[in-house]
Amino acid sequence: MVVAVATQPPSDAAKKSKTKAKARYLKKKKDRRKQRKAEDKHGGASAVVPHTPEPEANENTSSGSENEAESPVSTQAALEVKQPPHKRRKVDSNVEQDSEEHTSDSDSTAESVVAPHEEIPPRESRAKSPTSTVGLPSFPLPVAPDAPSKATLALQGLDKALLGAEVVDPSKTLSINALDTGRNLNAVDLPVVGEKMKKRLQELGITEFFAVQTALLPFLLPPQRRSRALYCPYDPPRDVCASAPTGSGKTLAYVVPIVEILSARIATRLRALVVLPTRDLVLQVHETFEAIAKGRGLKIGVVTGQHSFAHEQSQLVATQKDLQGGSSKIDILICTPGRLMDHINGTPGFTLQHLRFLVIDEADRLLAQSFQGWLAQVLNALRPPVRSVSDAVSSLSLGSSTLEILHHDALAPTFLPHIPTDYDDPKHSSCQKLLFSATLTRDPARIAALGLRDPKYFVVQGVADTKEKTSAAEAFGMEDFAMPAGLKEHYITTSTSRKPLMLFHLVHKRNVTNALVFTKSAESTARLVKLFEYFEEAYFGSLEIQHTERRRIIAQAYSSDLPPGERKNILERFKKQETDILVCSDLVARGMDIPHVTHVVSYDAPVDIRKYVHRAGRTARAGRAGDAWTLVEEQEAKFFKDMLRDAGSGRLERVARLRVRDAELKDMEESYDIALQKLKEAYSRNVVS
Ligand SMILES: Nc1ncnc2c1ncn2[C@@H]1O[C@H](COP(=O)(O)OP(=O)(O)OP(=O)(O)O)[C@@H](O)[C@H]1O
Repeated sequence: MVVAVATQPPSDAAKKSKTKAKARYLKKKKDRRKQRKAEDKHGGASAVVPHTPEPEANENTSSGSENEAESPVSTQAALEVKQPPHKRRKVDSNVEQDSEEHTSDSDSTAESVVAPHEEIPPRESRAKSPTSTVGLPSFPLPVAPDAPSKATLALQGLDKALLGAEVVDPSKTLSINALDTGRNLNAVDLPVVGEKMKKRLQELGITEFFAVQTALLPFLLPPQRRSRALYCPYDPPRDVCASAPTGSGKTLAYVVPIVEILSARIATRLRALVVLPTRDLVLQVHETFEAIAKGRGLKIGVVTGQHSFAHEQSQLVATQKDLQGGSSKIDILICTPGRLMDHINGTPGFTLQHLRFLVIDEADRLLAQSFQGWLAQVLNALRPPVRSVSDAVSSLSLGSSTLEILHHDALAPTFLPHIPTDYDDPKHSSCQKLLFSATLTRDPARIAALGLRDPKYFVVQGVADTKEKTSAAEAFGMEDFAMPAGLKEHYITTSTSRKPLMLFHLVHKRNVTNALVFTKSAESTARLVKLFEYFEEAYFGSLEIQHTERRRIIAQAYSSDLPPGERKNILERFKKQETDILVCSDLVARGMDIPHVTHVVSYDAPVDIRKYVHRAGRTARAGRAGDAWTLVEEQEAKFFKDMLRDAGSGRLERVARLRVRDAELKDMEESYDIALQKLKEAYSRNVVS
């Protein structure tokens, strides 16, 4: 654009003014020459040089070659007056500075000597065309703004409700009798948990509520009786998302309210559905429900695919007819998503229309995997089939099959045919969705897929857990996952070939027993257990060890490769502490609650931070202490450290590196070599599957 202005042919007026200026200039030049000649004639080199007026000197800047031919004095004069920045500033700013406008006359004269055909000078020294918009300020140079902080970026696009999350201090506990303190209760209001529930909790050894429970129970169990109703089509409850560390008591935070509210029911309908990612977790949560609901008359069922489909159907529904209102034999169903789909699609009389609670535990895991599009199907089953108004009216007047819909008394209010009235208040499903995880997703798209109703977020995270200058809510937005307070984290860097030896070192020299050892696959669990057995055999056969007090360690494999019955037995043995170590795949990385586990070893380093958090969280549960160890192969070390660093909260600094000296491994090396040799032979004979 600047170039275009400089090369524009001057207007007629400009041309005239240029010609006049040039004539003046040439005349003066001629005069000077004459004067010099006259001086030379009189031998007067020392004669006084007349003062060159500024505009003329300026003109000289554009005809340098002529100046060079002139006397040194005039060259000096030209140099003195060149001052392009100073002159340019005058021209550039003459719009802003009125007083300087008057100087533009001579300036424009100076500019006029720049012929259009001349070479374009550099931008700074370039003269402007008289027609150019000399008064316009120059464009500001682009300046890169400061990069937003990681916290600010993390909050971009997040659900508004998430930004307004209620942050709960993880160290907060309340006596089960103190939960109502601070509430303004009327005479008709209900306490958070009734006397029956308190009694039951005390029988189970629970005397105080953990942080997540102190926040969720008052929210899910409001004092007003109508807010605890089984159906609330005109005033449906808000949905809840809770993020709290592993082992912080999330299960009781939903089991207690569900049992409290459903205990008021008269007829059995399916009113609570709990979805979990694995069969083992379904059985564990079932045990908790049975324990808490004891004596309340609620019927609790599970479907996991462990039994035949027909058997499960007979447990679920009373009549296998396609009844509009369903025919449930249970009040609460705990299930895996796959089997739930089978029953939604294949069990007549099975319906979700009466649901008061839909719990999605380990929500980030369940939402990350489609499981036959289970979520869309469940959400669909909560809504009544779309029927036009005319259909509803005609169903009133017509007999036969359509009337059957109206006569069936088990329809949930939202599913009853809509009869238009003058005052039409839309009815909503009474189902309250409750989402739980230690690593709850912040992905807005995943959350949106749930169609949450005015969701309330609870985040159990201490400010101490978070990075400097970052609030707990921001940390939550940054997927800065909180860890249990009693957890100590360590890692060991090792070569691949010595990794099993490091594990044996931890077991025998650092008392890492009552441990869960995680490998990357079901197949590697079996191989590691076999190697462990061969090592124990060789090590305890050696002379040195026979005189010590050390005992042989028993390890067992636990993975999805095993049949369900065998898995159950292995878990029982471990829970009874008949085995010392359970070598497992990530099947039990989430949710499994085995109180006596004091150590977790990631034999194969976890590939993402969520996996790390859930594996480590199998220990240090319910306020206890525990140690998490990670064996990191040398080539994985950078990735592992980067993963921890990116996780925030100074996670990397909290994971201590343990250096094991060669001397500490010496007495095990021979047995290790023997074990490796035996394993090789066993594989070549196909002994290990
Ligand atoms: N108020 C309480 N008092 C004593 N023990 C409790 C209390 N609440 C929960 N527990 C115990 O704490 C342990 C961990 O609870 P839970 O399994 O619910 O944790 P979680 O938060 O679901 O963990 P994860 O994220 O790993 O699934 C369980 O053994 C449970 O019985």
